[in-house]
Amino acid sequence: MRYVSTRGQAPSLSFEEAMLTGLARDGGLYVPETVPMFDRGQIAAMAGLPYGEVAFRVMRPFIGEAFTDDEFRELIAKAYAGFAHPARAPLKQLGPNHHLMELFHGPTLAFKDFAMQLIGQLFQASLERSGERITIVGATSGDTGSAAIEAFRGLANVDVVILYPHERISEVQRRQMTTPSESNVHTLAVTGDFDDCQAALKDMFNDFAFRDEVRLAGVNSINWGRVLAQVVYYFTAATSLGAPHREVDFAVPTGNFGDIYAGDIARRMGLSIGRLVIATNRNDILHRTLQSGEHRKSGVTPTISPSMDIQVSSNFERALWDAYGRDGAAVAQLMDELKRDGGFAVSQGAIGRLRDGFASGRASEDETRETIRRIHAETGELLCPHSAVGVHVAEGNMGENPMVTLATAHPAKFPDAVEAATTIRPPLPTRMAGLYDRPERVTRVDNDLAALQSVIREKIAR
Ligand SMILES: Cc1ncc(COP(=O)(O)O)c(C=O)c1O
Ligand SMILES: N[C@@H](CCOP(=O)(O)O)C(=O)O
Repeated sequence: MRYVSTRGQAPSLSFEEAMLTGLARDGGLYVPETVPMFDRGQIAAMAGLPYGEVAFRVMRPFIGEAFTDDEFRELIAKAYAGFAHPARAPLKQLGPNHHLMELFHGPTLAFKDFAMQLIGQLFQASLERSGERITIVGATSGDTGSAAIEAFRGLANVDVVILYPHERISEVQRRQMTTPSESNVHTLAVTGDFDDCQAALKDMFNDFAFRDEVRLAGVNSINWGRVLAQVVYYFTAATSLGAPHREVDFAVPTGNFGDIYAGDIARRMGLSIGRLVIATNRNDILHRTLQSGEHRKSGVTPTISPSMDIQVSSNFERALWDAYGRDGAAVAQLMDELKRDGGFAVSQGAIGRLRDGFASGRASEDETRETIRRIHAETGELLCPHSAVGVHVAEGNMGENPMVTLATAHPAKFPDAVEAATTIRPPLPTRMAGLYDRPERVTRVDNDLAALQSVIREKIAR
C-alpha cells in the first residue's frame, strides 16, 4: 500500500513513512493510492466482534509491512486498554430510528482518543526501532491537544508542543493541556483562532529548514494514521445495526472534516453507509459549500461548541481530491486560491459528486442548547454541545435508514454549556478528579511564525 499527496508533487510513501512525515512536502495531505474493498461476507463477519478485532481487520490492509500481525494486534490492545467502556464505542437508542454512538469513553473524554491512543503506540514502536527523536507540533481547538498530550507525555524521544487559541477553549480542555507536569509537554496559548494555529502549523511544515532541524511530526488529522483509526467505529456501529444487509446513515459533528472523511473511507471499503451528514455550528463553511458550490471563508465565530469553531477545514482537501478525479494539480490550484483569495468555486462535476456523497445542515446556538435540554428531558442522555449539533442536524435529515449520530465529547468537558441548557452540571469522571487543583503551565505567544518557531526551539532544547 502506497500513499500519495493530494497535490501530486511529493514522493509516494509507505504507511509508516506517511505517518511519521505528516504533511506532504508539496503542502498536500497523504491519501492511500487505492482503497481496499471488503466483500459482504467479510463485513457481515465483523458483527459482534470485540472492538480490537474489528480494528485489526479494518486497518490491516492499510499498514503494509510496517508491523507484523502479532505486533499490530498487541499495539491495538494496548491502545484501547484504558477506555472506560468495554464496548469502546457503545450505541444508545435516542429515538425509534436514531442512535447515538458514544465516542467519549477514552482517557481525555473525546473521540480523538480512538486515533491518538493508537498513533501513540505506533509512533513509539516505530521510534524505538529507529532510535530517532522527533518534535510533534499540533494545533487544537481543544480536544486534539489534550488527546495528543495524553498519548505522548513522558516519552523520552518525543517532545509534544500544542498550539491552542487563547481563551477560545473550555476550562476543562485547557487544564487537560496545561496541568501535565512531564517535561516533554509544552502548551502554547496563541493569539487568534484555531485557523491561525493550523495555518502556523502548516507553515512550519512548509519551512523545510525548520522542519528538518526539529524533526517535525504531526498528529493532527493531517496525519493519515489519525483518519484510519477513526474508520473503525463506522464498521462496529453499522454492522451492529444490520450492515451489510441494510444501509445506515451517519450524522457527524464536523470541523476539520477528519471524522466524516473517515466515514467516507469506510463507505468506499464497501460498508453500506447511505448518507454521511455534515453537521456544523455557526462556522458553517462546509454546509454553505454544499448548498452554493462556493467554498469561501468567513471569520471564525466563537460558539458553545468551540472545538468546531473552524473555517479552514483541513481534510476537505482530501474530499476535493476525490471529487476532482484525483487531479493533484487542480487541488493545488484550489488551495492556492483559498489562501490567496479566501475561497473558490467548486466545479459543477465536483460539487455534484460531493452532493452525491454528503448531506449537510447547521445548528444555531439556540438550537444547540434546546437540543441538549430536550434530549436530556426525553432520554436522560446529557449531550455535549458538539454532539447536540450532530443530533439537531440528524433530526432534520432522517430517512428510511437507521441514523447514527456521533457523540464526539463527554458533556463534562463543557459543563457551562450543559448546565445552562439543563441546570445539571455534569461531573468529571472520578479518574480525572484533581484537574482543578493542579498548577497550570502555559506560554502565551503571538500569532507569528518566527515567534512560534523560536519558542519551540527553546522548549525542546532541554
Ligand atoms: C468534540 C468535537 N466534535 C467534533 C469535532 C469535529 O471533528 P472533525 O475536525 O474531525 O471534523 C471536533 C474537533 O475536531 C471535536 O473536538
Ligand atoms: N477539533 C479539533 C481540531 C483539530 O482537528 P484534527 O482532527 O485535525 O486534529 C481539536 O479539538 O483540536
